[in-house]
Amino acid sequence: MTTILIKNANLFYAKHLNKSDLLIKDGKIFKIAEVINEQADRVIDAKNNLVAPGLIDVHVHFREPGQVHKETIATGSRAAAHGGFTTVFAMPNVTPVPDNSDDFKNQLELNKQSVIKTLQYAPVTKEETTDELSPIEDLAKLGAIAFSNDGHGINNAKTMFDAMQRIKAVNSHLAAHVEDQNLFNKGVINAGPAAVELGLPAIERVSETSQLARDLILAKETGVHYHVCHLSTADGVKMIQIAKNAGINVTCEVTPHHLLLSDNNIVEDDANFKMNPPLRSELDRRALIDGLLDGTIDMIATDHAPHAESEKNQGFLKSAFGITGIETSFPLMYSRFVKTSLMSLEQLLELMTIKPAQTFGLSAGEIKIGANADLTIIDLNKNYQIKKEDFISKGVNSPFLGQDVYGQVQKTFVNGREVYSI
Ligand SMILES: NC(=O)N[C@@H](CC(=O)O)C(=O)O
Ligand SMILES: [Zn+2]
Ligand SMILES: [Zn+2]
Repeated sequence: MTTILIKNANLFYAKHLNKSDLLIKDGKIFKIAEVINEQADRVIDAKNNLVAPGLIDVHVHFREPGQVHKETIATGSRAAAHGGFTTVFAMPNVTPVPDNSDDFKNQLELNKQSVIKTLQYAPVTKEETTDELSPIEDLAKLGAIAFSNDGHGINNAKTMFDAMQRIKAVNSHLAAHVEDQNLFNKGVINAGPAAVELGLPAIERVSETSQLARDLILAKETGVHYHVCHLSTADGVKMIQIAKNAGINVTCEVTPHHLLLSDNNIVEDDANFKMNPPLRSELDRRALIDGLLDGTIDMIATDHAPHAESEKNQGFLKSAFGITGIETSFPLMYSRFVKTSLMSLEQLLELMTIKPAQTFGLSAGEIKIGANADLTIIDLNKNYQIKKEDFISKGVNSPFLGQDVYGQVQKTFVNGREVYSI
């Protein structure tokens, strides 16, 4: 029996912060009390730092197999632990796309290299780009956490309608990268003043909103749990609010970058600001913040999309879409939302633990007796600068480089096993 005693925690427990000690036995939370004086194999003084449930990110790209020069399951998961995360959902836009039982089983085998809990999305359609549905029933049985063609919209309404019915029948979830390929029009930046100024092909908001409107109607008809990836538009927020009020089974996520940046921040041709969906207008950004605060938006997800530096230093036209994000999500959200009193720390933690767990039916996201000891210790007072050299991820391209933040992860545990320590 291994026991770990964590003393002097500012513990997020039962949705409240309390000064507590915490005893872990055999990888599970065994006891929570104001003072615990039992013998333990290891005693950790949390020094009044935050002890939170391990954070959950339902949207990451780990690039293995196929593009391991960008990231591997090992580097991505270690980066996640550095960010305070203990559970992530990996997108299936790898090579090969795990769109059949053999490749999916192989993906699950590879995911065992993860130092945290890496759960796997299965693609909705073959190759993520065709209109032939994946063997949804087989992939669900093998353990797909949900289905997504992330990176690609599903353009054909009939394909989406059929997919929703089959995903509903196996009681799974459909996470949609909402993008009408025709309206996307090979753009690289939001349609707005920055696009005009830099003379770049633009992505219209309607590429997101028109497909979202269609999908909400299809979700209503099929009853499937429809989850919207990386919501980026004000109209999107409004539609989701209406859909929720109408009883449609819809949830959605927003990224830290869409909450904190708009195309106003793009002052030069710097692909650290290039991702899909693109940074939208200030008006969109404000609507996303309102949607997050009023509960229309259910959770924070990073869309951690690492690329090699050589794939990101070629300007907006030629660089890849996507930015690194899993190591900066908590400190950015804490610094810009909690320290500025836009929301409470409890609210932020809920958005990064309890809400994603509930939405996807995970038994995780809470520190309670008998739960797996997935947790992270964070020094909220530690002030530092976001620097390339501090990333564990192979992806170091971030629009937040040089920014000053609070909140440094000290240690992360998965099933009571230390997976990150400063
Ligand atoms: N977000 C991005 O800009 N890129 C993602 C794909 C995606 O999330 O749509 C990627 O895989 O690189
Ligand atoms: Zn996407
Ligand atoms: Zn993505």
